[in-house]
Amino acid sequence: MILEITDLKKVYGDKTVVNISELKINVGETIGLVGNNGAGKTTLFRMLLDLIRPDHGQVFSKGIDVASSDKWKDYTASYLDEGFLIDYLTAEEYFMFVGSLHNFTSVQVTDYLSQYEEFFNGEILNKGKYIRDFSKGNQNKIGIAAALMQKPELLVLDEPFANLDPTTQIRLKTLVKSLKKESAITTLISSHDLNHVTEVCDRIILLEKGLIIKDFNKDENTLKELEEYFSE
Ligand SMILES: Nc1ncnc2c1ncn2[C@@H]1O[C@H](COP(=O)(O)OP(=O)(O)OP(=O)(O)O)[C@@H](O)[C@H]1O
Repeated sequence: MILEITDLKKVYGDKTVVNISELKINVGETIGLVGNNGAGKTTLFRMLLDLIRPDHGQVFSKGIDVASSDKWKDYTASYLDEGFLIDYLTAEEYFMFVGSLHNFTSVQVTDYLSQYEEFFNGEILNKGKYIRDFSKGNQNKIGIAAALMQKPELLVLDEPFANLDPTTQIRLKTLVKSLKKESAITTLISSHDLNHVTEVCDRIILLEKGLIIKDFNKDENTLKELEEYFSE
C-alpha cells in the first residue's frame, strides 16, 4: 500500500468539502477520481500533497503521515495547476531548474526532454517564450513533463486532460499507459472526461460532496455506469 487515508475531513465555513473515513491505494494502481464541480477532488489532492492541512484525520504515504515528514516528496510528483510553474522562466529554464533539484546536468535535462518531442508537438521548446505566455494546455504539458523528471513512484495529476487539444489528449493517455507498463508507478488522475479516465485507469473513485460514493475496479461496463450515474 502506498497511500492510506483515515477519517480525513476538510471544512470550509459550514461545509465539509472532503469527508473520507478510509481509503487505501495500492502500489501500481492507476486511479481515476471523478466527480462534479465542487465534489472535493482538488481539495483531496491538496491534502495528499500536504498543500493544505485537513481539519481532521491523516494521510499516510508508505506509512508516514505526510504532514509530519518530507520523505514522501522523494518519490511523489504532481501537477495540479499552473501554480506549480514559475511564470517568469522560459520552458527550458524551468526544466533546467527542476532538473537541478534532481541533480540532472543540463545535458541530462536536454536528453530527458527529447522523449517528449511528440507530446510537446513543437510548441514548447525553443520558443523563447515565458511560461506565463503559454496557453493553459501548453502549461499543462510543461508541468506534466517536469513532474515526471524525477521518475516518481506516485504521480498526482489534477484534470490533466483539460485544455489539451485532442491530439495531445491521446498522447497523454499513451504516456500514462506506458508509465504503467514500464514501472510500478501509482497514478491518481482527476478528470471530468469519463472516456479518458475509464480508458487509462484501472480503479475509479467517485466523489460527491466530499464523500466517496463509489470505488470500484474498472470493467467493460464502467463507462456506461458512470454515464448513467452522471446523467441522473
Ligand atoms: N480555499 C477555500 N475556501 C473556501 N472554500 C473552498 C476553498 N477551496 C475549495 N473550496 C470549496 O470546496 C469545495 C470543493 O472544491 P474542490 O476544488 O476541491 O472541488 P473539485 O471537485 O476539484 O471541483 P472542480 O471539478 O470544479 O475542480 C467547493 O465547494 C469549493 O468552493
